[in-house]
Amino acid sequence: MARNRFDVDETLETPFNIKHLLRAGVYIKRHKQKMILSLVFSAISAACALVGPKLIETALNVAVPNRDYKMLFILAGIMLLSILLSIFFSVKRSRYMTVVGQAIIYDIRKDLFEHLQRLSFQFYDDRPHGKILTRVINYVNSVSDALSNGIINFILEIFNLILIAVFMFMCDVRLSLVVMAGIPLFLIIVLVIKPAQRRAWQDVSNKSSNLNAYLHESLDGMKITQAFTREEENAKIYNNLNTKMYKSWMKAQYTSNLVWFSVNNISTWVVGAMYLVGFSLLGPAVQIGTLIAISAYAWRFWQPILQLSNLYNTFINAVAYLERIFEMIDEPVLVDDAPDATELPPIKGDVTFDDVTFSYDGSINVLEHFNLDVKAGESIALVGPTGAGKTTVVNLISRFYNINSGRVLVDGHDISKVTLHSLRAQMGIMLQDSFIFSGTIMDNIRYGRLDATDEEIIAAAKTVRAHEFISEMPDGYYTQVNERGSRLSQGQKQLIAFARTLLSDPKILVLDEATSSIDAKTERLLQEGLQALLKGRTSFIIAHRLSTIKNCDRILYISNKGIAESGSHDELMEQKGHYYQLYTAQLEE
Ligand SMILES: Nc1ncnc2c1ncn2[C@@H]1O[C@H](COP(=O)(O)OP(=O)(O)OP(=O)(O)O)[C@@H](O)[C@H]1O
Repeated sequence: MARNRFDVDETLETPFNIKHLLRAGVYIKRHKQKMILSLVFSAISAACALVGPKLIETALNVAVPNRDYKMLFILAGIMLLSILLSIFFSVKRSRYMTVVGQAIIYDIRKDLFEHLQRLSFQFYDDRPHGKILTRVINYVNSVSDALSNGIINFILEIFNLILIAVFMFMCDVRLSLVVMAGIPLFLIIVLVIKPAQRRAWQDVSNKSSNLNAYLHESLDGMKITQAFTREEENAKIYNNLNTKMYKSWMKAQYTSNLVWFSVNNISTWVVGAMYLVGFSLLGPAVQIGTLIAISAYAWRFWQPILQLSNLYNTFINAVAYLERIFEMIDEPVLVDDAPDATELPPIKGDVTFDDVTFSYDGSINVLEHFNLDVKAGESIALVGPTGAGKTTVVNLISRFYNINSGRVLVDGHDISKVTLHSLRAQMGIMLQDSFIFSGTIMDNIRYGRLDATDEEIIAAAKTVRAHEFISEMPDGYYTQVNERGSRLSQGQKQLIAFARTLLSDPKILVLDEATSSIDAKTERLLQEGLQALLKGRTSFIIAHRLSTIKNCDRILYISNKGIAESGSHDELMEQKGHYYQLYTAQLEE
Protein backbone atom coordinates (compact mmCIF):
# COMPACT_ATOMS: atom_id res chain seq x y z
CA MET A 1 0.00 0.00 0.00
CA ALA A 2 1.52 3.22 -1.13
CA ARG A 3 2.32 6.04 1.25
CA ASN A 4 -0.60 8.27 0.88
CA ARG A 5 -2.58 11.31 2.07
CA PHE A 6 -6.32 11.76 2.31
CA ASP A 7 -6.41 13.89 -0.85
CA VAL A 8 -4.20 11.68 -3.01
CA ASP A 9 -5.97 9.07 -5.12
CA GLU A 10 -4.83 5.48 -4.84
CA THR A 11 -3.75 3.90 -8.09
CA LEU A 12 -6.47 1.57 -9.30
CA GLU A 13 -5.49 1.94 -12.93
CA THR A 14 -3.94 -1.48 -13.33
CA PRO A 15 -5.12 -3.47 -16.32
CA PHE A 16 -7.58 -6.31 -15.79
CA ASN A 17 -5.57 -9.12 -14.27
CA ILE A 18 -7.31 -12.46 -14.03
CA LYS A 19 -4.61 -13.57 -11.53
CA HIS A 20 -6.41 -11.74 -8.71
CA LEU A 21 -9.74 -13.31 -9.57
CA LEU A 22 -8.14 -16.76 -9.59
CA ARG A 23 -6.52 -16.09 -6.22
CA ALA A 24 -9.93 -15.10 -4.88
CA GLY A 25 -10.98 -18.62 -5.84
CA VAL A 26 -9.56 -19.72 -2.46
CA TYR A 27 -12.41 -17.90 -0.73
CA ILE A 28 -15.03 -19.17 -3.17
CA LYS A 29 -13.86 -22.79 -3.02
CA ARG A 30 -14.67 -22.99 0.69
CA HIS A 31 -18.35 -22.58 -0.28
CA LYS A 32 -18.26 -24.69 -3.43
CA GLN A 33 -21.25 -26.83 -2.50
CA LYS A 34 -23.54 -23.91 -1.79
CA MET A 35 -22.37 -22.11 -4.94
CA ILE A 36 -23.17 -25.13 -7.13
CA LEU A 37 -26.58 -25.59 -5.49
CA SER A 38 -27.34 -21.88 -6.02
CA LEU A 39 -26.43 -22.23 -9.65
CA VAL A 40 -28.72 -25.24 -10.06
CA PHE A 41 -31.57 -23.42 -8.28
CA SER A 42 -31.02 -20.35 -10.47
CA ALA A 43 -31.06 -22.43 -13.63
CA ILE A 44 -34.30 -24.21 -12.63
CA SER A 45 -35.89 -20.90 -11.69
CA ALA A 46 -34.85 -19.31 -15.02
CA ALA A 47 -36.02 -22.28 -17.08
CA CYS A 48 -39.40 -22.29 -15.27
CA ALA A 49 -39.84 -18.59 -15.98
CA LEU A 50 -39.18 -19.12 -19.67
CA VAL A 51 -41.83 -21.72 -20.43
CA GLY A 52 -44.63 -19.09 -20.04
CA PRO A 53 -44.55 -17.54 -23.54
CA LYS A 54 -44.26 -21.00 -25.16
CA LEU A 55 -47.42 -22.08 -23.27
CA ILE A 56 -49.22 -18.92 -24.42
CA GLU A 57 -48.20 -19.70 -28.01
CA THR A 58 -49.66 -23.21 -27.77
CA ALA A 59 -52.81 -21.84 -26.13
CA LEU A 60 -53.37 -19.19 -28.85
CA ASN A 61 -52.29 -21.30 -31.81
CA VAL A 62 -53.86 -24.65 -30.83
CA ALA A 63 -56.21 -24.63 -27.82
CA VAL A 64 -58.18 -21.41 -28.60
CA PRO A 65 -58.85 -22.11 -32.33
CA ASN A 66 -59.95 -25.70 -31.47
CA ARG A 67 -61.97 -24.55 -28.42
CA ASP A 68 -60.09 -27.23 -26.48
CA TYR A 69 -60.94 -26.11 -22.88
CA LYS A 70 -59.31 -29.13 -21.31
CA MET A 71 -56.01 -28.27 -22.96
CA LEU A 72 -56.40 -24.61 -21.94
CA PHE A 73 -56.99 -25.69 -18.36
CA ILE A 74 -53.90 -27.94 -18.38
CA LEU A 75 -51.76 -25.17 -19.94
CA ALA A 76 -52.95 -22.70 -17.26
CA GLY A 77 -52.08 -25.27 -14.58
CA ILE A 78 -48.59 -25.78 -15.99
CA MET A 79 -48.13 -22.01 -16.22
CA LEU A 80 -49.12 -21.55 -12.54
CA LEU A 81 -46.84 -24.38 -11.47
CA SER A 82 -43.90 -22.99 -13.47
CA ILE A 83 -44.37 -19.54 -11.89
CA LEU A 84 -44.52 -21.03 -8.38
CA LEU A 85 -41.45 -23.19 -9.00
CA SER A 86 -39.57 -20.23 -10.43
CA ILE A 87 -40.33 -18.14 -7.31
CA PHE A 88 -39.51 -21.02 -4.94
CA PHE A 89 -36.08 -21.71 -6.47
CA SER A 90 -35.26 -18.04 -6.82
CA VAL A 91 -35.96 -17.48 -3.08
CA LYS A 92 -33.84 -20.51 -2.18
CA ARG A 93 -30.98 -19.27 -4.33
CA SER A 94 -31.15 -15.79 -2.74
CA ARG A 95 -30.89 -17.34 0.70
CA TYR A 96 -27.85 -19.43 -0.25
CA MET A 97 -26.17 -16.51 -1.94
CA THR A 98 -26.66 -14.25 1.08
CA VAL A 99 -24.98 -16.90 3.23
CA VAL A 100 -22.09 -17.36 0.76
CA GLY A 101 -21.63 -13.59 0.23
CA GLN A 102 -21.49 -12.92 3.97
CA ALA A 103 -19.17 -15.89 4.55
CA ILE A 104 -16.74 -14.55 1.93
CA ILE A 105 -16.83 -11.09 3.57
CA TYR A 106 -16.21 -12.75 6.94
CA ASP A 107 -13.23 -14.80 5.69
CA ILE A 108 -11.50 -11.93 3.86
CA ARG A 109 -12.02 -9.51 6.79
CA LYS A 110 -10.69 -12.13 9.21
CA ASP A 111 -7.52 -12.61 7.14
CA LEU A 112 -7.09 -8.86 6.76
CA PHE A 113 -7.50 -8.14 10.47
CA GLU A 114 -5.14 -10.92 11.50
CA HIS A 115 -2.56 -9.56 9.11
CA LEU A 116 -3.12 -5.94 10.16
CA GLN A 117 -2.38 -6.91 13.76
CA ARG A 118 1.01 -8.25 12.71
CA LEU A 119 2.09 -5.23 10.70
CA SER A 120 4.78 -3.10 12.27
CA PHE A 121 4.54 0.44 13.68
CA GLN A 122 6.13 1.64 10.46
CA PHE A 123 3.12 0.58 8.39
CA TYR A 124 0.76 2.61 10.57
CA ASP A 125 3.16 5.56 10.73
CA ASP A 126 2.78 6.07 6.99
CA ARG A 127 -0.88 5.51 6.11
CA PRO A 128 -4.12 7.39 6.69
CA HIS A 129 -6.12 4.97 8.82
CA GLY A 130 -9.32 5.92 6.99
CA LYS A 131 -7.93 4.38 3.81
CA ILE A 132 -7.11 1.15 5.62
CA LEU A 133 -10.71 1.14 6.90
CA THR A 134 -12.03 1.66 3.37
CA ARG A 135 -10.20 -1.43 2.20
CA VAL A 136 -11.39 -3.59 5.07
CA ILE A 137 -15.00 -2.40 4.92
CA ASN A 138 -15.97 -0.99 1.50
CA TYR A 139 -13.70 -2.88 -0.85
CA VAL A 140 -14.41 -6.21 0.83
CA ASN A 141 -18.17 -5.53 0.58
CA SER A 142 -17.94 -4.79 -3.14
CA VAL A 143 -15.71 -7.74 -3.83
CA SER A 144 -17.84 -10.23 -1.93
CA ASP A 145 -20.85 -9.42 -4.09
CA ALA A 146 -18.84 -9.92 -7.25
CA LEU A 147 -17.39 -13.19 -5.97
CA SER A 148 -20.71 -14.68 -4.89
CA ASN A 149 -23.66 -13.22 -6.81
CA GLY A 150 -21.46 -11.92 -9.62
CA ILE A 151 -20.07 -15.31 -10.60
CA ILE A 152 -23.42 -17.08 -10.27
CA ASN A 153 -25.20 -14.33 -12.21
CA PHE A 154 -22.55 -14.38 -14.91
CA ILE A 155 -23.04 -18.11 -15.53
CA LEU A 156 -26.77 -17.75 -15.12
CA GLU A 157 -27.13 -14.87 -17.58
CA ILE A 158 -25.19 -16.80 -20.22
CA PHE A 159 -27.41 -19.79 -19.53
CA ASN A 160 -30.47 -17.49 -19.73
CA LEU A 161 -29.29 -16.01 -22.99
CA ILE A 162 -28.80 -19.42 -24.59
CA LEU A 163 -32.12 -20.70 -23.23
CA ILE A 164 -34.05 -17.66 -24.45
CA ALA A 165 -32.39 -17.96 -27.86
CA VAL A 166 -33.37 -21.66 -28.02
CA PHE A 167 -37.01 -20.89 -27.07
CA MET A 168 -37.03 -18.01 -29.57
CA PHE A 169 -35.68 -20.20 -32.36
CA MET A 170 -38.24 -22.87 -31.47
CA CYS A 171 -40.94 -20.26 -32.17
CA ASP A 172 -39.55 -18.89 -35.45
CA VAL A 173 -36.03 -18.83 -36.91
CA ARG A 174 -36.46 -15.82 -39.24
CA LEU A 175 -37.91 -13.55 -36.58
CA SER A 176 -35.25 -14.68 -34.11
CA LEU A 177 -32.54 -13.58 -36.53
CA VAL A 178 -34.17 -10.14 -36.74
CA VAL A 179 -34.08 -9.86 -32.92
CA MET A 180 -30.39 -10.78 -32.89
CA ALA A 181 -29.46 -8.30 -35.59
CA GLY A 182 -28.87 -5.61 -32.92
CA ILE A 183 -26.00 -7.50 -31.26
CA PRO A 184 -23.12 -6.19 -33.46
CA LEU A 185 -24.29 -2.59 -32.90
CA PHE A 186 -24.48 -3.20 -29.16
CA LEU A 187 -20.96 -4.64 -29.08
CA ILE A 188 -19.56 -1.57 -30.87
CA ILE A 189 -21.26 0.77 -28.37
CA VAL A 190 -20.01 -1.29 -25.40
CA LEU A 191 -16.44 -1.34 -26.68
CA VAL A 192 -16.50 2.45 -27.05
CA ILE A 193 -18.12 3.25 -23.69
CA LYS A 194 -16.69 0.53 -21.44
CA PRO A 195 -13.15 1.88 -20.86
CA ALA A 196 -14.59 5.24 -19.80
CA GLN A 197 -17.13 3.50 -17.61
CA ARG A 198 -14.43 1.46 -15.88
CA ARG A 199 -12.29 4.53 -15.21
CA ALA A 200 -15.33 6.40 -13.92
CA TRP A 201 -16.19 3.73 -11.32
CA GLN A 202 -12.57 3.45 -10.20
CA ASP A 203 -12.59 7.19 -9.70
CA VAL A 204 -15.69 6.84 -7.53
CA SER A 205 -13.92 4.37 -5.24
CA ASN A 206 -10.86 6.62 -5.03
CA LYS A 207 -12.91 9.65 -4.13
CA SER A 208 -14.92 7.72 -1.56
CA SER A 209 -11.68 6.40 -0.05
CA ASN A 210 -10.31 9.97 0.21
CA LEU A 211 -13.52 11.15 1.85
CA ASN A 212 -13.36 8.32 4.39
CA ALA A 213 -9.71 9.06 5.17
CA TYR A 214 -10.45 12.73 5.83
CA LEU A 215 -13.55 11.92 7.86
CA HIS A 216 -11.55 9.50 10.03
CA GLU A 217 -8.79 12.05 10.58
CA SER A 218 -11.34 14.79 11.37
CA LEU A 219 -13.17 12.66 13.94
CA ASP A 220 -9.87 11.81 15.61
CA GLY A 221 -8.85 15.45 15.76
CA MET A 222 -12.31 16.97 16.43
CA LYS A 223 -11.32 18.46 19.80
CA ILE A 224 -8.31 20.22 18.29
CA THR A 225 -10.48 21.42 15.39
CA GLN A 226 -12.94 23.02 17.78
CA ALA A 227 -10.21 24.38 20.04
CA PHE A 228 -8.60 26.13 17.08
CA THR A 229 -11.99 27.03 15.55
CA ARG A 230 -10.97 25.38 12.30
CA GLU A 231 -14.53 24.23 11.56
CA GLU A 232 -15.02 26.51 8.55
CA GLU A 233 -11.70 25.62 6.96
CA ASN A 234 -12.27 21.90 7.56
CA ALA A 235 -15.81 22.13 6.19
CA LYS A 236 -14.30 23.60 3.02
CA ILE A 237 -11.82 20.71 2.71
CA TYR A 238 -14.58 18.19 3.40
CA ASN A 239 -16.99 19.86 0.96
CA ASN A 240 -14.29 19.86 -1.67
CA LEU A 241 -13.77 16.11 -1.23
CA ASN A 242 -17.53 15.60 -1.06
CA THR A 243 -18.04 17.55 -4.31
CA LYS A 244 -15.38 15.45 -6.01
CA MET A 245 -17.15 12.32 -4.77
CA TYR A 246 -20.52 13.64 -6.02
CA LYS A 247 -19.13 14.56 -9.43
CA SER A 248 -17.33 11.27 -9.88
CA TRP A 249 -20.50 9.40 -8.94
CA MET A 250 -22.62 11.40 -11.38
CA LYS A 251 -20.10 10.82 -14.16
CA ALA A 252 -19.98 7.09 -13.50
CA GLN A 253 -23.76 6.95 -13.36
CA TYR A 254 -23.94 8.85 -16.64
CA THR A 255 -21.68 6.35 -18.43
CA SER A 256 -23.65 3.43 -16.96
CA ASN A 257 -26.92 5.05 -18.06
CA LEU A 258 -25.48 5.42 -21.54
CA VAL A 259 -25.06 1.65 -21.81
CA TRP A 260 -28.51 1.06 -20.37
CA PHE A 261 -29.97 3.67 -22.74
CA SER A 262 -28.24 2.02 -25.74
CA VAL A 263 -29.49 -1.45 -24.84
CA ASN A 264 -33.01 -0.17 -24.36
CA ASN A 265 -32.93 1.65 -27.67
CA ILE A 266 -31.47 -1.21 -29.61
CA SER A 267 -33.89 -3.70 -28.10
CA THR A 268 -36.84 -1.40 -28.90
CA TRP A 269 -35.68 -0.98 -32.48
CA VAL A 270 -35.10 -4.69 -33.09
CA VAL A 271 -38.42 -5.66 -31.49
CA GLY A 272 -40.09 -3.00 -33.69
CA ALA A 273 -38.34 -4.46 -36.74
CA MET A 274 -39.39 -7.94 -35.67
CA TYR A 275 -43.07 -6.83 -35.46
CA LEU A 276 -42.81 -5.29 -38.94
CA VAL A 277 -41.38 -8.48 -40.43
CA GLY A 278 -43.75 -10.61 -38.34
CA PHE A 279 -46.89 -8.71 -39.44
CA SER A 280 -45.80 -8.91 -43.08
CA LEU A 281 -45.47 -12.68 -42.70
CA LEU A 282 -48.68 -13.06 -40.62
CA GLY A 283 -50.94 -15.76 -41.98
CA PRO A 284 -50.08 -19.36 -42.55
CA ALA A 285 -46.32 -18.54 -42.34
CA VAL A 286 -46.47 -16.96 -38.87
CA GLN A 287 -49.45 -17.34 -36.54
CA ILE A 288 -50.52 -14.64 -34.04
CA GLY A 289 -49.66 -16.89 -31.03
CA THR A 290 -46.11 -17.29 -32.37
CA LEU A 291 -45.74 -13.53 -32.84
CA ILE A 292 -46.89 -12.82 -29.27
CA ALA A 293 -44.59 -15.53 -27.86
CA ILE A 294 -41.53 -14.44 -29.80
CA SER A 295 -42.07 -10.78 -28.85
CA ALA A 296 -42.09 -11.83 -25.18
CA TYR A 297 -38.79 -13.67 -25.71
CA ALA A 298 -37.36 -10.76 -27.73
CA TRP A 299 -37.86 -8.35 -24.80
CA ARG A 300 -36.30 -10.85 -22.44
CA PHE A 301 -33.41 -11.59 -24.78
CA TRP A 302 -31.87 -8.17 -24.17
CA GLN A 303 -32.09 -8.35 -20.39
CA PRO A 304 -29.22 -10.86 -19.94
CA ILE A 305 -27.14 -8.84 -22.39
CA LEU A 306 -27.59 -5.73 -20.26
CA GLN A 307 -26.88 -7.73 -17.10
CA LEU A 308 -23.72 -9.21 -18.62
CA SER A 309 -22.44 -5.78 -19.57
CA ASN A 310 -23.06 -4.62 -15.97
CA LEU A 311 -21.37 -7.72 -14.61
CA TYR A 312 -18.36 -7.06 -16.77
CA ASN A 313 -18.11 -3.74 -15.01
CA THR A 314 -18.52 -5.34 -11.59
CA PHE A 315 -15.69 -7.78 -12.33
CA ILE A 316 -13.38 -5.06 -13.60
CA ASN A 317 -13.90 -3.09 -10.37
CA ALA A 318 -13.71 -6.23 -8.23
CA VAL A 319 -10.34 -7.11 -9.70
CA ALA A 320 -9.04 -3.63 -8.91
CA TYR A 321 -10.37 -3.92 -5.34
CA LEU A 322 -9.00 -7.44 -4.99
CA GLU A 323 -5.62 -6.15 -6.00
CA ARG A 324 -5.77 -3.57 -3.17
CA ILE A 325 -6.99 -6.19 -0.69
CA PHE A 326 -4.31 -8.72 -1.64
CA GLU A 327 -1.73 -5.95 -1.62
CA MET A 328 -2.59 -5.38 2.05
CA ILE A 329 -2.68 -9.11 2.85
CA ASP A 330 0.74 -9.40 1.15
CA GLU A 331 2.14 -6.32 2.90
CA PRO A 332 5.39 -7.69 4.31
CA VAL A 333 5.49 -8.03 8.08
CA LEU A 334 8.69 -6.07 8.54
CA VAL A 335 9.04 -6.93 12.19
CA ASP A 336 8.43 -10.65 12.42
CA ASP A 337 9.84 -13.78 14.02
CA ALA A 338 12.97 -15.02 12.25
CA PRO A 339 12.45 -18.43 10.59
CA ASP A 340 14.60 -20.08 13.26
CA ALA A 341 13.42 -17.85 16.13
CA THR A 342 13.48 -19.45 19.57
CA GLU A 343 11.43 -18.71 22.67
CA LEU A 344 13.08 -16.25 25.01
CA PRO A 345 13.34 -18.12 28.33
CA PRO A 346 12.19 -16.37 31.53
CA ILE A 347 14.54 -13.39 31.84
CA LYS A 348 16.36 -11.61 34.67
CA GLY A 349 16.32 -8.30 32.80
CA ASP A 350 19.83 -7.51 31.49
CA VAL A 351 19.67 -5.21 28.46
CA THR A 352 22.54 -4.42 26.09
CA PHE A 353 22.75 -2.14 23.07
CA ASP A 354 25.76 -3.27 21.08
CA ASP A 355 26.86 -0.71 18.45
CA VAL A 356 23.28 0.00 17.35
CA THR A 357 22.55 2.27 14.42
CA PHE A 358 18.93 3.04 13.58
CA SER A 359 16.95 5.26 11.23
CA TYR A 360 13.19 5.39 10.60
CA ASP A 361 13.36 6.30 6.94
CA GLY A 362 16.65 4.72 5.92
CA SER A 363 18.35 8.06 5.39
CA ILE A 364 18.72 10.03 8.64
CA ASN A 365 20.13 8.07 11.58
CA VAL A 366 18.38 8.74 14.89
CA LEU A 367 20.91 6.60 16.80
CA GLU A 368 24.48 5.94 15.65
CA HIS A 369 26.86 3.34 17.14
CA PHE A 370 24.79 3.40 20.30
CA ASN A 371 26.17 1.32 23.21
CA LEU A 372 24.52 0.69 26.55
CA ASP A 373 24.81 -2.00 29.21
CA VAL A 374 22.04 -2.28 31.79
CA LYS A 375 22.15 -4.84 34.59
CA ALA A 376 19.00 -6.62 35.73
CA GLY A 377 17.11 -4.57 38.30
CA GLU A 378 18.75 -1.28 37.35
CA SER A 379 16.55 1.78 36.88
CA ILE A 380 17.60 3.90 33.93
CA ALA A 381 16.28 7.37 33.17
CA LEU A 382 16.47 8.83 29.70
CA VAL A 383 16.47 12.60 29.46
CA GLY A 384 17.42 15.06 26.79
CA PRO A 385 16.06 17.48 24.24
CA THR A 386 12.84 16.87 22.30
CA GLY A 387 13.39 14.63 19.31
CA ALA A 388 16.77 13.38 20.58
CA GLY A 389 15.75 9.70 20.38
CA LYS A 390 14.65 8.70 23.91
CA THR A 391 11.42 7.02 22.78
CA THR A 392 13.33 5.43 19.93
CA VAL A 393 15.72 3.75 22.39
CA VAL A 394 12.87 2.16 24.37
CA ASN A 395 10.98 1.22 21.17
CA LEU A 396 14.01 -0.76 20.06
CA ILE A 397 14.11 -2.83 23.27
CA SER A 398 10.60 -4.08 22.47
CA ARG A 399 11.64 -4.51 18.83
CA PHE A 400 8.86 -2.32 17.48
CA TYR A 401 11.30 -1.48 14.67
CA ASN A 402 14.22 -3.39 13.17
CA ILE A 403 17.61 -1.82 13.66
CA ASN A 404 19.91 -1.07 10.72
CA SER A 405 23.03 -2.52 12.32
CA GLY A 406 24.33 -3.76 15.66
CA ARG A 407 22.47 -5.88 18.21
CA VAL A 408 20.04 -5.42 21.05
CA LEU A 409 20.42 -8.16 23.66
CA VAL A 410 18.17 -9.17 26.53
CA ASP A 411 19.91 -11.49 29.01
CA GLY A 412 22.48 -12.10 26.28
CA HIS A 413 19.84 -13.16 23.71
CA ASP A 414 19.79 -11.19 20.46
CA ILE A 415 16.14 -9.99 20.37
CA SER A 416 15.99 -10.37 16.59
CA LYS A 417 16.44 -14.12 17.09
CA VAL A 418 13.70 -14.73 19.66
CA THR A 419 9.95 -14.76 19.09
CA LEU A 420 8.23 -11.39 19.45
CA HIS A 421 5.61 -12.87 21.73
CA SER A 422 8.12 -14.32 24.20
CA LEU A 423 10.00 -11.00 24.22
CA ARG A 424 7.09 -8.59 24.57
CA ALA A 425 5.22 -10.82 27.04
CA GLN A 426 8.05 -10.23 29.54
CA MET A 427 8.04 -6.47 29.10
CA GLY A 428 5.69 -3.85 30.49
CA ILE A 429 5.40 -0.88 28.22
CA MET A 430 3.60 2.32 28.96
CA LEU A 431 3.74 4.59 25.94
CA GLN A 432 3.15 8.33 25.83
CA ASP A 433 -0.39 7.77 24.59
CA SER A 434 -2.22 5.97 27.42
CA PHE A 435 -4.79 4.42 25.13
CA ILE A 436 -8.04 3.44 26.78
CA PHE A 437 -10.28 0.89 25.06
CA SER A 438 -14.06 0.88 25.22
CA GLY A 439 -15.28 -1.34 28.05
CA THR A 440 -15.06 -1.23 31.84
CA ILE A 441 -12.12 0.09 33.82
CA MET A 442 -11.63 -3.50 35.00
CA ASP A 443 -11.35 -4.68 31.35
CA ASN A 444 -8.82 -1.96 30.62
CA ILE A 445 -6.52 -2.89 33.50
CA ARG A 446 -6.87 -6.59 32.67
CA TYR A 447 -5.99 -5.95 29.00
CA GLY A 448 -2.49 -7.43 29.10
CA ARG A 449 -3.20 -10.32 31.50
CA LEU A 450 -6.56 -11.89 30.89
CA ASP A 451 -6.25 -14.40 33.74
CA ALA A 452 -5.75 -11.72 36.42
CA THR A 453 -8.29 -11.91 39.26
CA ASP A 454 -10.35 -8.89 40.37
CA GLU A 455 -8.30 -8.81 43.58
CA GLU A 456 -5.03 -8.59 41.65
CA ILE A 457 -6.47 -5.78 39.54
CA ILE A 458 -7.56 -3.84 42.61
CA ALA A 459 -4.15 -4.40 44.21
CA ALA A 460 -2.39 -3.03 41.11
CA ALA A 461 -4.72 -0.02 41.07
CA LYS A 462 -4.02 0.61 44.75
CA THR A 463 -0.27 0.50 44.15
CA VAL A 464 -0.44 3.15 41.46
CA ARG A 465 -2.89 5.23 43.51
CA ALA A 466 -5.72 4.76 41.01
CA HIS A 467 -8.03 2.93 43.45
CA GLU A 468 -9.35 6.07 45.10
CA PHE A 469 -10.68 7.80 41.99
CA ILE A 470 -11.94 4.52 40.49
CA SER A 471 -13.93 3.77 43.66
CA GLU A 472 -15.54 7.19 43.45
CA MET A 473 -16.84 6.55 39.93
CA PRO A 474 -20.56 5.61 39.57
CA ASP A 475 -19.92 1.89 39.04
CA GLY A 476 -16.42 1.70 40.46
CA TYR A 477 -14.25 -0.75 38.54
CA TYR A 478 -17.26 -1.63 36.38
CA THR A 479 -17.73 1.91 35.11
CA GLN A 480 -17.94 1.89 31.34
CA VAL A 481 -15.41 4.10 29.61
CA ASN A 482 -15.53 5.10 25.96
CA GLU A 483 -12.91 4.43 23.33
CA ARG A 484 -9.92 6.70 24.06
CA GLY A 485 -11.32 7.19 27.58
CA SER A 486 -13.20 10.39 26.83
CA ARG A 487 -14.88 10.29 30.26
CA LEU A 488 -11.54 10.29 32.07
CA SER A 489 -9.01 13.00 32.76
CA GLN A 490 -5.57 12.69 31.21
CA GLY A 491 -4.03 11.86 34.60
CA GLN A 492 -6.71 9.24 35.34
CA LYS A 493 -6.02 7.61 31.98
CA GLN A 494 -2.33 7.48 32.82
CA LEU A 495 -3.02 5.89 36.22
CA ILE A 496 -5.20 3.20 34.60
CA ALA A 497 -2.50 2.56 31.99
CA PHE A 498 -0.01 2.33 34.84
CA ALA A 499 -2.06 -0.31 36.62
CA ARG A 500 -2.41 -2.19 33.33
CA THR A 501 1.36 -2.20 32.82
CA LEU A 502 2.19 -3.22 36.36
CA LEU A 503 -0.39 -6.01 36.39
CA SER A 504 1.46 -7.79 33.60
CA ASP A 505 4.31 -8.28 36.10
CA PRO A 506 7.12 -7.55 33.65
CA LYS A 507 10.82 -8.07 34.22
CA ILE A 508 11.59 -5.02 32.08
CA LEU A 509 9.46 -1.93 32.55
CA VAL A 510 9.31 0.95 30.07
CA LEU A 511 7.61 4.13 31.20
CA ASP A 512 7.56 6.78 28.50
CA GLU A 513 6.35 10.06 29.99
CA ALA A 514 4.11 7.93 32.15
CA THR A 515 3.57 10.52 34.85
CA SER A 516 3.50 13.70 32.76
CA SER A 517 -0.21 14.37 33.41
CA ILE A 518 -0.34 13.37 37.04
CA ASP A 519 -0.39 16.15 39.62
CA ALA A 520 2.59 16.53 41.93
CA LYS A 521 0.75 15.21 45.02
CA THR A 522 -0.49 12.01 43.31
CA GLU A 523 2.88 11.55 41.74
CA ARG A 524 4.61 11.62 45.15
CA LEU A 525 2.24 8.91 46.35
CA LEU A 526 2.73 7.00 43.12
CA GLN A 527 6.49 7.18 43.46
CA GLU A 528 6.27 5.41 46.82
CA GLY A 529 4.31 2.55 45.31
CA LEU A 530 6.57 2.53 42.30
CA GLN A 531 9.77 2.26 44.27
CA ALA A 532 8.58 -1.05 45.66
CA LEU A 533 7.51 -2.21 42.24
CA LEU A 534 10.65 -1.19 40.43
CA LYS A 535 12.60 -3.38 42.82
CA GLY A 536 13.88 -6.46 41.03
CA ARG A 537 12.87 -5.10 37.62
CA THR A 538 14.92 -3.37 35.01
CA SER A 539 13.22 -0.08 34.23
CA PHE A 540 13.60 2.58 31.57
CA ILE A 541 11.93 5.82 32.48
CA ILE A 542 11.56 8.77 30.15
CA ALA A 543 10.47 11.96 31.86
CA HIS A 544 10.76 15.62 31.14
CA ARG A 545 9.96 16.46 34.76
CA LEU A 546 13.37 15.65 36.26
CA SER A 547 12.16 15.46 39.85
CA THR A 548 10.55 12.13 38.95
CA ILE A 549 13.77 10.45 37.85
CA LYS A 550 16.22 11.86 40.38
CA ASN A 551 16.32 8.59 42.28
CA CYS A 552 17.08 6.37 39.28
CA ASP A 553 20.31 4.34 39.44
CA ARG A 554 21.55 5.88 36.23
CA ILE A 555 20.51 8.88 34.18
CA LEU A 556 21.37 9.00 30.47
CA TYR A 557 21.39 12.33 28.69
CA ILE A 558 20.52 11.47 25.07
CA SER A 559 21.61 13.84 22.34
CA ASN A 560 23.54 13.81 19.09
CA LYS A 561 22.49 10.26 18.16
CA GLY A 562 23.97 8.78 21.33
CA ILE A 563 24.56 9.14 25.07
CA ALA A 564 26.13 12.50 25.89
CA GLU A 565 26.23 12.03 29.67
CA SER A 566 25.69 9.10 31.98
CA GLY A 567 25.68 8.79 35.78
CA SER A 568 23.59 9.18 38.91
CA HIS A 569 21.84 12.45 39.67
CA ASP A 570 24.59 13.53 42.05
CA GLU A 571 27.37 12.58 39.64
CA LEU A 572 25.78 14.48 36.77
CA MET A 573 25.10 17.51 38.93
CA GLU A 574 28.79 17.52 39.83
CA GLN A 575 29.79 17.32 36.17
CA LYS A 576 27.88 20.54 35.56
CA GLY A 577 27.08 19.52 31.99
CA HIS A 578 23.82 19.30 30.00
CA TYR A 579 21.91 17.54 32.78
CA TYR A 580 23.00 20.09 35.36
CA GLN A 581 21.78 22.91 33.11
CA LEU A 582 18.48 21.20 32.45
CA TYR A 583 17.91 20.48 36.12
CA THR A 584 18.80 23.94 37.39
CA ALA A 585 16.65 25.49 34.63
CA GLN A 586 13.68 23.40 35.82
CA LEU A 587 14.35 24.32 39.44
CA GLU A 588 14.29 27.99 38.55
CA GLU A 589 11.00 27.53 36.73
N1 LIG B 1 7.65 6.98 13.28
C1 LIG B 1 8.61 7.79 12.92
N2 LIG B 1 8.96 7.91 11.63
C2 LIG B 1 9.95 8.73 11.26
N3 LIG B 1 10.67 9.49 12.11
C3 LIG B 1 10.37 9.41 13.42
C4 LIG B 1 9.33 8.57 13.89
N4 LIG B 1 9.25 8.69 15.23
C5 LIG B 1 10.21 9.58 15.58
N5 LIG B 1 10.88 10.02 14.50
C6 LIG B 1 12.01 10.95 14.50
O1 LIG B 1 13.06 10.38 15.25
C7 LIG B 1 13.65 11.34 16.10
C8 LIG B 1 13.65 10.84 17.54
O2 LIG B 1 12.31 10.75 17.98
P1 LIG B 1 11.92 10.26 19.44
O3 LIG B 1 10.46 10.17 19.52
O4 LIG B 1 12.72 9.08 19.78
O5 LIG B 1 12.44 11.49 20.32
P2 LIG B 1 12.29 11.76 21.87
O6 LIG B 1 13.64 12.08 22.38
O7 LIG B 1 11.55 10.68 22.52
O8 LIG B 1 11.39 13.08 21.82
P3 LIG B 1 10.33 13.62 22.87
O9 LIG B 1 11.09 14.02 24.09
O10 LIG B 1 9.77 14.79 22.17
O11 LIG B 1 9.35 12.54 23.11
C9 LIG B 1 12.91 12.63 15.88
O12 LIG B 1 13.69 13.44 15.04
C10 LIG B 1 11.64 12.25 15.18
O13 LIG B 1 11.28 13.22 14.24
